[in-house]
Amino acid sequence: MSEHDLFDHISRARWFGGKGRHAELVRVDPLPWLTAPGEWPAVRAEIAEIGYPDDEVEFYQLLLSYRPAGGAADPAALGTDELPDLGPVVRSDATRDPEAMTALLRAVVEQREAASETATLRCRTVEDHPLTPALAPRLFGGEQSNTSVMYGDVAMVKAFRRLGTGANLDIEVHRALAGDERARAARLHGWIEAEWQSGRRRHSADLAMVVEQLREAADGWELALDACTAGRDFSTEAEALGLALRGVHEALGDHFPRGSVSGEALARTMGRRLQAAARETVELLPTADAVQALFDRVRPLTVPTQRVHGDFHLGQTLHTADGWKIIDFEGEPLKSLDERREPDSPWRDVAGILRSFDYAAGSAAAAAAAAANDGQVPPETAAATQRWAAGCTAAFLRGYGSGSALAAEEETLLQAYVADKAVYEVVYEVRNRPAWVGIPLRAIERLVADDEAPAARRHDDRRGPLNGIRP
Ligand SMILES: Nc1ncnc2c1ncn2[C@@H]1O[C@H](COP(=O)(O)OP(=O)(O)O)[C@@H](O)[C@H]1O
Ligand SMILES: O=P(O)(O)O[C@H]1O[C@H](CO)[C@@H](O[C@H]2O[C@H](CO)[C@@H](O)[C@H](O)[C@H]2O)[C@H](O)[C@H]1O
Repeated sequence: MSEHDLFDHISRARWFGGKGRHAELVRVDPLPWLTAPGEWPAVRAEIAEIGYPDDEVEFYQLLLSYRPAGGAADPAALGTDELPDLGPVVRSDATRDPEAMTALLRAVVEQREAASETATLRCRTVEDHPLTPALAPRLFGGEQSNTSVMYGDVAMVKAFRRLGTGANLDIEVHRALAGDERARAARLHGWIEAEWQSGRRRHSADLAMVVEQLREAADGWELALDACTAGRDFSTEAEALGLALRGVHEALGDHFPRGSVSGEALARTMGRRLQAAARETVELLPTADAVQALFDRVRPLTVPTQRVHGDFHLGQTLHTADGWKIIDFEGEPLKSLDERREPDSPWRDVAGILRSFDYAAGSAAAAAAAAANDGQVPPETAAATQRWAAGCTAAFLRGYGSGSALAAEEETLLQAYVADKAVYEVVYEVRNRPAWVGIPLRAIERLVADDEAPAARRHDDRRGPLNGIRP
């Protein structure tokens, strides 16, 4: 398989973060085998280093399986190769190769450790895990930033694609929250970590985690979208979700350092993100000054910070037999890994889910437009979906503990985070799903219009603000 073909495979993948930028494949470093010598398929991770013109580099994990060349045709095959230790082989995407994924789970269960001249690999489990190599693997097919494989109805392996150095955020959070009744997160069963030499530099990263497979898990986004499309009230679910996020925030606040950020610094950071986004997406230019005005309003505040989810939306929620569960604590895929680890305000997560209710409304309206003769959203549908999102917002905030109205500082901060999230979404959609970009763009227009309307908001200044914001 040529480097060109390999780069093509990487750059088309949903998990590739360099879309829209000029990128090149710098090198590929194979890690030690997860399988024993002589075992077929032979399975290992290989780390692709991707370089950008500004000297930035990113590392992506490829999980590959190899079989002797000349065997039966394999639908997951990516190409052929000649490897020093295996000879002529067919190379496949291991995540689409059940035998390879069984081998990976076996390596975890056996806590395999392996080393080559340039790399080491360690598989780890927690005590009392329920894993066995007999669990049948099944590739999880949804749109994802990483790649997940389900094992029976017991476990899920998530193979991280874009690797950061050091501990992976999702593993770090699942480990910290283990057994905390307030968070009720999925249990961590095991993980795979590696170190490797890339040129003259040494790197370390977590490659995969194995977590409890949540039973009867229904995707929060699909549930909400179905409800909105059918005109069904979702406020009971939204309120329960608010309560679930409150529990996760309380647990995260106690397990990770707390701090604070000045409103000045926050407004600057949001402003920089807006400028970068507007350089990439001209549609943001007409509203950029008004959005900046929303950010500027947080300048007088002091904002308490802590570890947060960082990319909280309905797709990060599962409704299970045991109520709402929150998953995927890796933060926004478009941010650098250092940025994602930074403490932030819990209001970022609240803003994320409010945007998500708006996305469900926008998506339901778009489906109605597609079905209409004139291709326009019927006015009554537009009004009904917006009312649905407003109902979800009020119920979520109630469940989160904000009462019936926000204090003025909360409202200011929340609006800034909502706008910041919508700006992020515009860039995300332009790069990944251009047909969706209208949803965040329309939301920005509405935010700006609401902000310019006099006395648009109602505040409750009788109580102290939640999450401790100080003017
Ligand atoms: N513990 C779990 N149990 C069952 N399904 C899960 C679990 N965690 C995630 N999923 C499913 O896998 C999907 C992707 O998981 P997620 O952690 O969001 O991955 P990614 O980082 O690739 O976005 C989720 O939308 C959900 O449907
Ligand atoms: O789940 P990821 O961490 O990969 O998050 C990224 O992709 C999301 C889309 O799958 C994107 O979410 C946006 O679209 C959702 C509907 O598909 C909507 O519910 C979210 O509110 C909206 O932000 C997310 O922003 C991105 O980081």
